Amino acid sequence: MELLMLKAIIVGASGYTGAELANFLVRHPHIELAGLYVSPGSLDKGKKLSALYGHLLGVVDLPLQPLGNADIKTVCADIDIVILATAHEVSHDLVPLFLAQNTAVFDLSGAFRVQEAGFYDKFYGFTHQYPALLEKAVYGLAEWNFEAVKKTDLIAVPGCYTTASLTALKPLVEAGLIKDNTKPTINATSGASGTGRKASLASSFCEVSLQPYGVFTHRHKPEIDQHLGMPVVFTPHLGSFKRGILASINVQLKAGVTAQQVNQAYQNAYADKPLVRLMDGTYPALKNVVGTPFCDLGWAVDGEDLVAFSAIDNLLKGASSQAIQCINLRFGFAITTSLL
Ligand SMILES: NC(=O)C1=CN([C@@H]2O[C@H](COP(=O)(O)OP(=O)(O)OC[C@H]3O[C@@H](n4cnc5c(N)ncnc54)[C@H](OP(=O)(O)O)[C@@H]3O)[C@@H](O)[C@H]2O)C=CC1
Ligand SMILES: CC(=O)N[C@@H](CCC(=O)OP(=O)(O)O)C(=O)O
Repeated sequence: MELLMLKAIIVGASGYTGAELANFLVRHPHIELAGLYVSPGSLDKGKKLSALYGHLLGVVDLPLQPLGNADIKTVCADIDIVILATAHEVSHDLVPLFLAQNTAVFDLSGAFRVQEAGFYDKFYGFTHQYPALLEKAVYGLAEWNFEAVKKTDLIAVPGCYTTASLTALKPLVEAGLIKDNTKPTINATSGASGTGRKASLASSFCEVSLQPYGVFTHRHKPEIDQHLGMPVVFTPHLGSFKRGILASINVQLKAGVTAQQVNQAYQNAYADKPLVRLMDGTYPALKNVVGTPFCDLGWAVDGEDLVAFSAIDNLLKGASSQAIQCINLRFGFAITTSLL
């Protein structure tokens, strides 16, 4: 039987999430990786991706091509899928151009994730110019929004902290187990790859330590609130390791809720979801998820107190492998295709 082959391109392919996407797509049995793009002025244009990422030598040797806005029609000539692994402002401008070429767009940035008046002005520093597209965009939290993902051409792939947090909290909200008028408290630590590939003082080897940042102001707090349907307290931390996010989350349960009900809520949500692993009497560790597309969840209950732990690879389940899950859903492939 002839396989259905779709053609995909990656914009922002030289970045950390872009390179991971390329590595997944070359293994995908139904998708041809048809092009890798960077900015018109990129210092890496013309180089092979494998010249930047040695582990991709002989795996992805395609060149990084400069993408100007004027090139988009030509670039999209026979392309089905565009993945944007670009900064928020860049994605904001590119999404409408690619959608106009009838491609399905999977955007890893935050540019189309949150529908709330004034949100982009306050948290991203720009005024959103495409409210109609923002309204049409589907939030690609793959284990939850799978039906909507199947029906749209604009998927806003969730943020990394948000994926870790929502995956742990949504089953509890869904089952109505969280005490009224309380806020789950999320403390999450990310590896330095969360800041992207570009050099910056804050993420340089001698500067990175273990420190909170964005206290009460991080843009993922309103993203979590909106997609959870209740407010949280969220404190991100930057850690001195390369990859992974561990979120430790405190929740107050309604009076009388039992540990068994909590276990059941997690089972109901994820028993048939192969990329969320429920830990049995033990707790997640970054070493078990880094380099994998899994989210590992563990939890413990003590009276009305619940502590939940969620671990992901920020570049994979927190970005590129979740984008591949969304592509698989959108085009009817098995959810783990090219991921496991
Ligand atoms: N890192 C992470 O853990 C996560 C990242 N994300 C989001 O994913 C997106 C990508 O992140 P990440 O991979 O870390 O970023 P990087 O900074 O590592 O990569 C950004 C890429 O975009 C390219 N680029 C910049 N400007 C343009 C342009 N105008 N046109 C085309 N390409 C351009 C860069 O190449 P060049 O500058 O050479 O052109 C580079 O390839 C961001 O929106 C980020 O917020 C989401 C979840 C997790
Ligand atoms: C460690 C670190 O700096 N992490 C980034 C989040 C990663 C990211 O870029 O994700 P989004 O696209 O979801 O914003 C930050 O705190 O802004």
